[in-house]
Amino acid sequence: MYARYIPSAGGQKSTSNNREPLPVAKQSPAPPTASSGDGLSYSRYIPGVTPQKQSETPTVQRFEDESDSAKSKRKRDDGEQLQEPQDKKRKEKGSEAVPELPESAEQEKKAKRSKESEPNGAGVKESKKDKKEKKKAKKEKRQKDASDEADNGSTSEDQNPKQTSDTSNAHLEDSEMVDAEPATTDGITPAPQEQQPKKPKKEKKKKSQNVPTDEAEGAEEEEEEDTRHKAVFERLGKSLKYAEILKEQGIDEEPQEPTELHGLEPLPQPARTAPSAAKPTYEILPPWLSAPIRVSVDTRTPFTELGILPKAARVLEQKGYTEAFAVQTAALPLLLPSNKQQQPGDLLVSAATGSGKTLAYALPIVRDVSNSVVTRLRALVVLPTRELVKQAQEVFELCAKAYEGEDRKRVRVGIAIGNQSLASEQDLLVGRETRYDPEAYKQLEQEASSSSSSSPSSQDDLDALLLLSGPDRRANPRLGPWQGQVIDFYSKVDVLICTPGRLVEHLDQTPGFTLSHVRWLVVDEADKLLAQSFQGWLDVVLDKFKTTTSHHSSSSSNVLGARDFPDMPYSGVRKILLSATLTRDLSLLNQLALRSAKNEHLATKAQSDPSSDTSSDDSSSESDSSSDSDSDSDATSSDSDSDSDTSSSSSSSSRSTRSKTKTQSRIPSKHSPIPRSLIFTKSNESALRLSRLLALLDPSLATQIGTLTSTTPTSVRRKTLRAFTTPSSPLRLIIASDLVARGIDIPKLPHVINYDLPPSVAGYVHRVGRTARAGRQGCAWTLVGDGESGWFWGKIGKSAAVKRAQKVGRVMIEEMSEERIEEYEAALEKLGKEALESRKK
Ligand SMILES: Nc1ncnc2c1ncn2[C@@H]1O[C@H](COP(=O)(O)OP(=O)(O)OP(=O)(O)O)[C@@H](O)[C@H]1O
Repeated sequence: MYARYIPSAGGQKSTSNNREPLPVAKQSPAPPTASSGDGLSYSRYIPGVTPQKQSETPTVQRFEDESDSAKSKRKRDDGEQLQEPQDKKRKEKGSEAVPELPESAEQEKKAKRSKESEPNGAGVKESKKDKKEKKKAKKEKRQKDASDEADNGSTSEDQNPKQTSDTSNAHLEDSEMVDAEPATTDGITPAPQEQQPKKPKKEKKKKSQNVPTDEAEGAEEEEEEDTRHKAVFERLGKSLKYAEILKEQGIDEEPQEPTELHGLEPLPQPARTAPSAAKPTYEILPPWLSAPIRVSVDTRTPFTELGILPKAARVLEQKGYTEAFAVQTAALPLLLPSNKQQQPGDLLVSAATGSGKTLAYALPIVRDVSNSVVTRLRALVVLPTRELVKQAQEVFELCAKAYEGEDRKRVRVGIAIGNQSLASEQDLLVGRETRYDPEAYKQLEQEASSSSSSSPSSQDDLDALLLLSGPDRRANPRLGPWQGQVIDFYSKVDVLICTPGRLVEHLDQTPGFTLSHVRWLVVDEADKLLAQSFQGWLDVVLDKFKTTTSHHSSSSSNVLGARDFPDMPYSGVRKILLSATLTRDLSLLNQLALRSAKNEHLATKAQSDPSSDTSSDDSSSESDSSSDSDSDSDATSSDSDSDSDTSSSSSSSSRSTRSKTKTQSRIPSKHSPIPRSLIFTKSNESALRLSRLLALLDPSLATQIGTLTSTTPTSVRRKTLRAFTTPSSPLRLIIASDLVARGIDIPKLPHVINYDLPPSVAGYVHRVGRTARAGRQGCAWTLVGDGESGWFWGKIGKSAAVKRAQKVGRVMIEEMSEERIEEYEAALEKLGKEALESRKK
């Protein structure tokens, strides 16, 4: 900061000594007026400027400044040394250097501040009054000192360079306290530096550099100095006199600058707001997702109490559904129009495997659709596999039967799973009637030509247009083969249950297939259906929901209110999402644009259900590699289990883990009845190999083993599942891939065995959920290899994410006898040979 110091003419104090770091105690915190001796220069004093420590980055703090100024005044009263007039110039230029007070001065400053910091700045006003009185006495003293000094003909610098530096330091300090404007308000302020020629300054510099100098020169200079000082003090005297005159005349010599008091005023503060009573929330999920409706799994309610017609309840009872399960108790009132208070909205159901979710949505949908007179496609149910579609179809048929009769129509339920040709399926879903209507034909022709000419979206379209001789039947399939012949399409089903891939095919290729009247969309096993694209089915479907007119149906059929619910204050498509492992991934759920969604979450209490309730995002990590259109492909394990059948089988005897029961710790002997069990492997290939290995180990098992993979023909799958649930059937074991891990309902299945670990926690929940369904008991067994133990116990065995009735137990299977091991090795060898032979073929 000293580098900034530019001494004015006659500034003897600006020597090289200025660069010396000076003891702070020697600094003069006096305001500029003190050093100049000019009473008028008090008007330049800014209380809001703080003398601070000599720092490289000086700062200004208003409140400290005020006390500093008081301190400065005190020092002046003590008889402060005179400052050179040219310092005034420097002050006017303004310096950034603000030396800090010593610690003792700081303490005084604090004391002063507390004294002065009275309301309305009263303390300041008082100090200013004192200041004026003190000033007078000080002026007299200064005059005396100044004349003494002038008489001596030497500067204080010459006597004590250090002190001079101190003074100049004080100038720097003061310069921060000085207003930017020059002190010329009254036109009397002396400006000696302007009158001083520059030459003496240079000479002075030269002198300071070349000491000692010639004595004659020194005498000359002293003379000049004296003359200059005399001039200065003459002016000073005049100024003082003038000040006294002003005072006598009652003129305030120090005009008040209101801004100078600004530093004492309380700083403007933002308006205070009343403390909010609302508690902060850290929930990032929407309330409907974070605060679900929870229902105890033990809940049972008579169907009639939930708004189900007595006749319908009777039909259900005949089927064994005497009371509504918990999920049905919760969902039915939300979906039926019985609760008028309840604003209808979309519904997310997260409930345990085998808890009866299918009936929970089938009943209200069928009840709603049965109100209609004309058959239209009003409900769309999407499921990931053909088996699940068939299963849901049975439940819908039961409900259709329950709601048939009186003034209700028999609800027609159709399926689309791709187990037959597309044409056959089209015939089952969409009917057509032909009529002769030249006018309608003409209109359709115009519509077709305008739509086709406006958007030949691809080269194919273009080619097709060129080839077509007549009207564009692709643009509007309602144009009949003969002139004037119009085709009317109609839906043959009220409810369509389908796999997503097949649904997209129908939307693309089936004339007259429209979603224009759909008012229910069910996405069962939603986590799976949302996590994977399945030919982009969701986008296609949601796009159709947006349109009010159908491409393939007559405009007359698209009457306004096609999606209105007859007895509900709701218009649009109500969406129901269900899973035992429903995703909470908003990015997935948001795809569905849910409205006023409610989340029903079934709390699982202690019961005999080992499966359960993992509403976890892990569900999406289920690494199904399904790629075929109707998702009937297997999930392949993401687990890096590289054990061959040999190693995993041989080691399984000592590393099996079971949950639930403490029975069956021994491998059943050859002749004891095998308990019905569903065995999961990690892939199609594994399932086939294990089936064969067991048959080789014990040829009598061959008739008792069935295999279910995505390579199994659909008809065989169905036969196998049916046989498995038929008591008279010899089938005792099904060895399956993850094809049947989800949703498959095998009544009273006592055992599920994970021969290979499931691909994910969600995968585990769905697999073991094939047992202990509908409130029954069941056992889940998992064979865990050495390298798999950590994952299993961490993610599944001891994880709270999987809710179960009992803790998972650990069972050590007895070592196999030598004889058994030999048999096993022989079987493996044979299996290897068979595999080689089949590869050669
Ligand atoms: N109210 C009821 N009374 C008796 N049994 C019922 C009732 N509701 C459903 N069930 C039976 O419970 C079993 C499981 O039903 P469902 O298949 O709908 O379960 P889920 O919740 O869909 O299971 P998952 O998640 O595994 O698909 C079925 O056998 C079904 O017939």
